[in-house]
Amino acid sequence: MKDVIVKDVIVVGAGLAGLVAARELRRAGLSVQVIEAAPAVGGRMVRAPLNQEGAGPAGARPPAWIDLGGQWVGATHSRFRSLLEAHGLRRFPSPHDGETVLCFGSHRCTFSGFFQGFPEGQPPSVPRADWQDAMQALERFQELVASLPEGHPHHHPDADALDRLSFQDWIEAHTHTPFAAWYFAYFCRAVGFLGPAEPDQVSLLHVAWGQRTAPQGDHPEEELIHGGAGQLPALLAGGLEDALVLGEPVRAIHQPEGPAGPGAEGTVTVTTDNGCHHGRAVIVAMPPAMAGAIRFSPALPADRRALHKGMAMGRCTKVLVAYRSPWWRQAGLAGIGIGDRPWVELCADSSDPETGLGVIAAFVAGRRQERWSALGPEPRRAAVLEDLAAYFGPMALEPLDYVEKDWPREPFVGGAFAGWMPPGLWTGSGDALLRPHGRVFWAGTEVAERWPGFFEGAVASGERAAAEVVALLG
Ligand SMILES: Cc1cc2nc3c(=O)[nH]c(=O)nc-3n(C[C@H](O)[C@H](O)[C@H](O)COP(=O)(O)OP(=O)(O)OC[C@H]3O[C@@H](n4cnc5c(N)ncnc54)[C@H](O)[C@@H]3O)c2cc1C
Ligand SMILES: [Mg+2]
Repeated sequence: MKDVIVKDVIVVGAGLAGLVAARELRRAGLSVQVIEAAPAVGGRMVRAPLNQEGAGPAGARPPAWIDLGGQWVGATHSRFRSLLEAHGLRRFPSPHDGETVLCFGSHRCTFSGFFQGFPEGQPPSVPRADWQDAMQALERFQELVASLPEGHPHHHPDADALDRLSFQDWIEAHTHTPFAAWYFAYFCRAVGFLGPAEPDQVSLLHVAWGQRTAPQGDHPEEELIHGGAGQLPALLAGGLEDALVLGEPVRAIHQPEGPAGPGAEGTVTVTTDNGCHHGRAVIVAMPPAMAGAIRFSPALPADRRALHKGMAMGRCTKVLVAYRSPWWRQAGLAGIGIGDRPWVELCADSSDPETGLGVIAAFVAGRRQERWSALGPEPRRAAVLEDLAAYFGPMALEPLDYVEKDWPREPFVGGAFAGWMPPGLWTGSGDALLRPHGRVFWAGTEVAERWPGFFEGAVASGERAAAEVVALLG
């Protein structure tokens, strides 16, 4: 057992939110101990080098990195952009010159536009009635989105009614064609912070609020980062040294009973398999689903427990497929594929121009992911490459490297991209997202009021929790 050292604040979880919280606390002059379960910092931000064997003469190319977790930066993600700039990380525009491919049933077309809920540019050449059906429903959806607040939505006058329904209920009531129904289901499975979730599993209130507070219209996928977003956590952790413990899952958090107001006595004990850490306050910076594995005493209130049990993590595997070059551009394609393919409903060109390589990021999500992850490695690879070939052509079948990151199997993250609310959870437990439990405060992208599920939300949540602790400890 370790000696008893009392820090001002214990931060549990060294993902983006926890690392930002630690930085803010240290800036405020408080001592910090960060405890991370995994062997490395970063959580959902992690990069890996591509295998470039066969890409040309060894040493002729710079190392090329791919992000196994989050990668895109949004036009309005100002906190996250400042963080990148402060650490000297350079951005570049997400490549999208050329036509998007849409596959729907046996129909394949290319078009100079894009849609992820909200269409931009030219529409695809699907039957006019199908597109009109989707666009009419989209108008109703946009009205619903506009009626919601940007902050947490559960006190809105319509919250109860909207939270009782699933997104599938809404889709069935507002669309008439299979294309329009898929248009919204794809949106639910593919878009940012929504989980991804299957439409019959997620609350209508959650989906609509998601678009209110993390709007696709703000272009959250506008830019990428040279060398990968996954570089940032190690840079943020620089200087923590002894104040960072890796590979130690926190099992329990115990605090004295009674009020936690300024001047109140007592330390909080945070227990791992290797011993105890003591602090005057604690920030738990992880998805609610992961906080559910920690034992709290005194016990958490029922609404917070329900959040830990009920806020599911998205079922999504990210697959990175690398090629010697972005060959699809020669065919006038943007490297963006959307469609009701068996496995990959969305994939996008993620090539860093400084490497010369072509990289497609593909996502297998929802029930597709459950079926696909049960296959062996070879059938999984073949299935994804076949879908990429359907979008872009047979050259997709011969990659230089193929990498999967099965986030639902990660024991301390539990899924990708983020947590989502089934019907009833917002209105039953929404207040518990941000309400401190005595001296325990909550961070992590899931609790953010703006850009939840994104890097930006994680940064904001870390800053917020740190400010709450500074106010408590003065
Ligand atoms: C595949 C994928 C793609 C994404 N794409 C994008 C994107 O393009 N743009 C974007 O903005 N966002 C994207 N995101 C979301 C973004 O990565 C997250 O919002 C953000 O990284 C979350 O940071 P966090 O600190 O809130 O949580 P996490 O990164 O999950 O950090 C929580 C940390 O807590 C640790 N932990 C868990 N349990 C314990 C315990 N008991 N004790 C100690 N430590 C524990 C975990 O190991 C982890 O390190 C993506 C995410 C994924 C997975
Ligand atoms: Mg964190």
